Amino acid sequence: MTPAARVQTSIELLDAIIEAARSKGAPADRILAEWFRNNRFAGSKDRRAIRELVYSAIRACGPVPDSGRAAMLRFAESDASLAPLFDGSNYGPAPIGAGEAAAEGGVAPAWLAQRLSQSDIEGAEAEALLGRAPLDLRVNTLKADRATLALPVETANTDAPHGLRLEPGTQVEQWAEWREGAFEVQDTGSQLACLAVDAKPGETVIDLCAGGGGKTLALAAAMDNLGRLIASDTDRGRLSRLAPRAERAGATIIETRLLDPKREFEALADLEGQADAVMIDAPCSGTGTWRRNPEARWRLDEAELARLTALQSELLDLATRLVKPGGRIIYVTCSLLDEEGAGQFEAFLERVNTFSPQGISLPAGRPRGNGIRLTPYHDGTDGFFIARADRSC
Ligand SMILES: C[S@@+](CC[C@H](N)C(=O)[O-])C[C@H]1O[C@@H](n2cnc3c(N)ncnc32)[C@H](O)[C@@H]1O
Repeated sequence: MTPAARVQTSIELLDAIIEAARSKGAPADRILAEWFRNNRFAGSKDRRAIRELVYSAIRACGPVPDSGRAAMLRFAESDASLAPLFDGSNYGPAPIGAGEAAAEGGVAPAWLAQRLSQSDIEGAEAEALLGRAPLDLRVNTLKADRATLALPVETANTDAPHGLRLEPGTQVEQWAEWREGAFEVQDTGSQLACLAVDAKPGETVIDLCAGGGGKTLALAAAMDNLGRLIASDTDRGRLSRLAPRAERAGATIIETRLLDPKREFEALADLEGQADAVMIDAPCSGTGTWRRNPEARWRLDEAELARLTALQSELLDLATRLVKPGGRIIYVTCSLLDEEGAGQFEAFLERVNTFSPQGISLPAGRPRGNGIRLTPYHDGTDGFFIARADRSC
């Protein structure tokens, strides 16, 4: 493909991504993957260039742009090599019209940028939300050891005790070590959230919102495959991805429970008052993961945020029924909005008098309310709020 054709293709893909964001359709990654699958003439260099153009244009626009072309024009304002490619050539974009408007820039739609700012995420902290994420691995201590694991490329240790950092885009899933389960791909922030659970061999631990089990696997390793580890979620598709991952990782203590939304307790009733620890990796707006999903900024609205905060509050209340006296709740959200993090946790502590906040000691992060906040700018991780409360009686 010519460079101009790549730009035009990216514009068309951006149109599809914008439409999907408006209608809560497929995420950008899936739209790109499908296009690449159906257009085999695009070689690996084309694919890489198109991906780069699309994501750069998404990052360049704060609010949802009117069109893919307007988004690309916004990106062109910061990359001088782009404007000459609007040359009207075959398969290329039409020339830029006099006074043609580019989309609006910024970190997020105005209402959301304001909420972030109220949570002290502004300036460099806000801009770093749209940076490029590194590729972090967690060495699986059920099968390997960070000090001795030899990988095909250079790695650096991260703040997490079993963490390694690689160049983004490294194709780790082609390595024998990955197939053998010696490591998992996992952001350092996620690894530190699991560390905060302090899961020990022999305990009963519930990973209430386990999804595909990224954190469950880390908990199984921390427990050295001893004890009970219950992974629950309302999403059958996500939860079903856990079994093959557990098999590869050699994690043998995981039981999965599919929950019914609004009737979550029913599938967990036998665990009432039994758990040493309940981790709530809560469904959230994901403002801390925009480095990976920058178009998520365009999908969120105030109604969805209100739905999420209500659900987080219900999940915290559900967890209180599962924890035994002396046990603990670890509340985790990959959002940096206080209403989902420090504020949500404070409201919980106010309405539940049998739990009290406990300090968490982590090798990164800063205190925020009754918990710890990790940010891309300060910690080089995805953004997280992590807090712990222990049941007194
Ligand atoms: C942040 S994600 C979890 C990611 C996962 N822990 C991991 O490390 O890969 C939040 C999860 O909450 C789940 N969820 C949403 N509503 C829920 C509910 N009512 N009860 C339990 N889980 C729920 C979602 O399906 C999603 O998988």
